[in-house]
Amino acid sequence: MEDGIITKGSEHGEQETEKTVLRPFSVGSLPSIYYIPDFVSPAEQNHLLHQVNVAPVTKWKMLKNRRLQNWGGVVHEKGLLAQVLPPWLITVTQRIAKETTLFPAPINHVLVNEYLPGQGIMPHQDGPLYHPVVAILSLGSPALMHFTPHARILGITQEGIDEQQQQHTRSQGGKELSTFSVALMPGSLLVFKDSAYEDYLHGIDESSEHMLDETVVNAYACICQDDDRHRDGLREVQSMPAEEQCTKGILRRTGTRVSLTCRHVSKVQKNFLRL
Ligand SMILES: O=C(O)CCC(=O)C(=O)O
Ligand SMILES: [Fe+2]
Repeated sequence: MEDGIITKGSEHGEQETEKTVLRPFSVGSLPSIYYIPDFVSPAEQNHLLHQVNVAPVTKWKMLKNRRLQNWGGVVHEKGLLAQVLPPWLITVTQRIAKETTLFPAPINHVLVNEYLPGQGIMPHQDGPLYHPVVAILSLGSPALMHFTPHARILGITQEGIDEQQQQHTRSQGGKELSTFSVALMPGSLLVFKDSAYEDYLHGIDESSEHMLDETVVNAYACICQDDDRHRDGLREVQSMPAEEQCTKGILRRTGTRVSLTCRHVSKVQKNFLRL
């Protein structure tokens, strides 16, 4: 995506910009989910990975199935206890906000998630404090993100979820809700809002191989050595190690994936003592 093509204008103007600038990157059947391949170059990826890796060890929070760095401050129910982002995150988040036009104000919160092959993140919905737009920059190694309709939307109880999720498509009030997946290749930016944000859970399976089945809305983005249809669009991603390319419809995760989850929190709590 080219730099400098977007100007911020009225709300109407922004909607127009979303339509014209982001439309080519729209994936799947929901209106507001965009996949932008090669948003950052391999050199930029290396730069960002370097910045993540030189952060103090204490910056990492160890979780059961991944580790995490939190930048921008603590998200508290009364608002963000804000901390200024470091320069390397200001640069990349300003570019994301400018080129997507979807954020109402500067991105002020970034989570860095690191996944080893076989690690993932449970299906979840992002917290209520965030403005409901998220941009996820993927670095290093690919993964497949699943979107599943929220139980609330399906009108079912927790007990019913297992049975419900075995089927791909549900109809609720005339609205078709399907599970779908997005392949997140290194260097790509995934942006979603509206229904994808509010009506769906998103997550990454704890698996080192992901099936690229018919639910994947951007299978063209993956390098499939055995699939002629995919070859042309994929030449540019040759910087990926060969063993991470997909074969026979399977996306293999052999390296560490790092993602930057970029969001805006409107409610900022500047005076910590007042909490
Ligand atoms: O790592 C990712 O791609 C997703 C992270 C995520 O969903 C989150 O931090 O809320
Ligand atoms: Fe999330």
